[in-house]
Amino acid sequence: MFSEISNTGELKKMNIEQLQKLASSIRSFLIEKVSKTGGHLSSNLGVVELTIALHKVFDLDQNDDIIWDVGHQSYTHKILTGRANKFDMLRKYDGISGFPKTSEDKRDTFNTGHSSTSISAASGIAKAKELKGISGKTIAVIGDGAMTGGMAFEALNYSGHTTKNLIIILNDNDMSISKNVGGISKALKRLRNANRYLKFKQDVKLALDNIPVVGTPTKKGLTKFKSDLKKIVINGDSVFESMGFTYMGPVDGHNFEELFTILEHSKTVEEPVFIHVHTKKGKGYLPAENQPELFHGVGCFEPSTGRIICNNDRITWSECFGNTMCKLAEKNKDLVAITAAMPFSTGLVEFSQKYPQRFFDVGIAEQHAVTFSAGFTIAGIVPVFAVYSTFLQRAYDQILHDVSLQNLHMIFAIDRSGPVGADGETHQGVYDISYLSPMPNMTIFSPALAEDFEAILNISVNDLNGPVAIRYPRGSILHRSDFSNVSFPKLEYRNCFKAKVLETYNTVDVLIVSVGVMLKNAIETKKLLNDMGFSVSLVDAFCIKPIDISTIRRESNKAKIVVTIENNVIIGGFGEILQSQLDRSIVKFAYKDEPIPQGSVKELEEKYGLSPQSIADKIKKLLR
Ligand SMILES: Cc1ncc(C[n+]2csc(CCOP(=O)(O)OP(=O)(O)O)c2C)c(N)n1
Ligand SMILES: CC(=O)[C@@H](O)[C@H](O)COP(=O)(O)O
Ligand SMILES: [Mg+2]
Repeated sequence: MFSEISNTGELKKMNIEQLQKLASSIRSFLIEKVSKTGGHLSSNLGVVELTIALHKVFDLDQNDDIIWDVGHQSYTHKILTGRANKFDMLRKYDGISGFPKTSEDKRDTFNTGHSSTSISAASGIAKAKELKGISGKTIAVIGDGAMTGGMAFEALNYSGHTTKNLIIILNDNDMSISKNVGGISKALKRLRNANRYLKFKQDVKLALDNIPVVGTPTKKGLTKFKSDLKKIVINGDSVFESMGFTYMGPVDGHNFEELFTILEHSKTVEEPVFIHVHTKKGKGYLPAENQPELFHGVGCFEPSTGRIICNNDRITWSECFGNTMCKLAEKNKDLVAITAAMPFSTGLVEFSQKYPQRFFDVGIAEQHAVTFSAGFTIAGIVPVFAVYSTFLQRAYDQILHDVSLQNLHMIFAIDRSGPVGADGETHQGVYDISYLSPMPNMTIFSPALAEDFEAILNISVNDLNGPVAIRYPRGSILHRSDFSNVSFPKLEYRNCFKAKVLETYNTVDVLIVSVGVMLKNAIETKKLLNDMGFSVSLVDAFCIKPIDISTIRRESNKAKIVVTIENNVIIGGFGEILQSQLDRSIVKFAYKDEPIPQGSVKELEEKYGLSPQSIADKIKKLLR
C-alpha cells in the first residue's frame, strides 16, 4: 500500500497537502493493523507527522541516522522504510518486531526496547562519525517519559558540550505510559506554555549571532529560511541550553510547516541541538486520545469503537498483586508501593487511588526506585517495588550495593518474569533467577498459584526480614482449583522456605522439580509420562533461594533421573543452582543461552523444548 513512498525519494517530492493525506492514511493503516495484532498504538499515532518530517528532511540512506528511544513509536518509520506489507505479522513469531531491529533494516540504526538509551547511543554514533570524517546528523527521538530516566540525563550532561551534529528531538506528549511525573515533566510544561511564537525582533542574521553555537558559514544557508524562522522559539532559559544545547521549540508536532522549518534549521547547525516537539498521544483516533494509557500497549480491539476484544476473563498476576497489596495496606500502615512509571501495567491503580500518600511513581527510574526504597526501610517503612523483570536489570548495582549487602527489608514484586511474548528479546524476563541468586541475603520465591502468591506477599511484607524477590509472569493467574487432582499444602510462614512435595514414591523413574508457573507444564508432563508407563514424583521448588536442598535431595535419592523445568535461561538458572548442590547430574529444561525472540509463550516453549510433549519425549528417550 505504501510501496510508492517507501523510497525516500518519493517522499521528498511531496507537498504539504500530499503529506497530510499520507499521514492520514498511515493513521488508518496503523489503527486497522494494530487492532488485529495488538501493539503500541497511542505512541505511534502521536508521531506520524514527526516521522514523516524526519524522513523528508534527513537522509537515512546517506549519513543521517535516527535512534528511536524505547522504539515502541517506530511503526511509521517502518512503513516509510518499506515494511508496511509485513504489518500482519507485527510482534508475532517470525514477524516484524514492534521495536527497531538492525536485522530488519539498516535504517533501524540501533536496537531499542528499554527506555532512555537513545541520547547515549546517538552521541556515540555522532562521535564515531566525527572521528571517521563522516558527515550527517545523528538524531535521538526521545519521549518526555523516557527523558525521566537517569541515563538520558547522563547522556545530556556529557553530549551537550562535546558532541557535534547531534540532534535530540524531545517528543513531549505529557505522558509516559500513564501521566508523566516529576520535575522534568513540570519544566517541560512551563516551556510548552511559554510564548510559542517568540518572534525575532531583528534581522535573522543578527538574531543568529546571539546564538553562540552557530558559526558564520551556517548563516548563509539559513537566510533562505528567514521568514519561516520567525516562528521558531529559541528559549535561552531552558535547562537544555544550560547543558550546552541549542534549544528550539516548542513546535507543534502535528504541523508540517513548523516541523520542516525547525528541522531544516537544525540541519544547518553543527553544534548539539535540542528540539522540543509537542504532540498528542493517540492523535487522530478518539479512543486512544481519550484513553492513551489503555491504548499504549493494547491487544486486539474493534477499530470502529475502540472496544477491547481480546480480553481474558481470568484475573492476571498483576491484578492479583494489586488486589493483595490493597488488602495488606489496610492492615499494615507501614506498607508503601513504588513503581517506575508503570502503575497501570503492574496493577497498582487501585492502590494509588486508595492510598495516594503511600504510592510513589518515580518515573522511568528503576535505579532510583530501588535506592529510594532502601531509604524507606531505614525509617521503618516496608517498600514494595513493583517492576517488570526486564526493567529491574537496570538497577543491578542498586539491588546489590544499596539493598542486599545491607540486608534491608524491601520486597521486589517482579512482574513479567519469564517469557513475555510479543515484545521479544529486549523484554523477556528470563534472567532474574540468574541475576538475583548471587545477591547475598536475597530470598527469592517463585509461586505457581494465586493462593501461594497472596500468602507469600503477606508473609514477605509482615514476617520476613531482608530483601525478598517474588517472581511472577505476564498473563492469567492459576488457582489450586485448576489442578483438581493435585493436593497442595497450605503455604504458611513455617513452611515458606520449603519445597512443596506434590507427589512422591519410594522408588521412581523421574523426579520433576518445577519452578513457578512451569508447574503447569510439569503436571502435564507427568501425565504424559504416566501414560507412557513411567512413574513420576513432583516437587514445586517454590523457594529458589535459600534452596530447600534437603527436601529435594531426599526426593532425588529415590529417582532414576532428576529433571528441572524453569522459565529462566539455563545459565545461572535454578537447574544449575540445584546441580551445584546435589552431587548428581540433572536434566535441565530452561531457555537457551541466546536472545529469546518474540512469539507467544506456547510458540517459545515449543521452540525451546519446554512444552510438556517435548519434555516428556526427551525424558522417555533418556529412560530408555
Ligand atoms: C527501562 C524501562 N522502563 C520501563 C519501560 C516501559 N515503558 C515503555 S514505554 C514507557 C513510557 C514512555 O513514555 P515516553 O517516552 O514519553 O513515550 P510515549 O509513549 O509517551 O510516546 C515505559 C514506562 C521501558 N521500556 N524501559
Ligand atoms: C514498550 C514497553 O516497554 C512497554 O510498553 C511494554 O511493552 C509493556 O508490556 P506489557 O504489555 O506486558 O505491559
Ligand atoms: Mg510521552
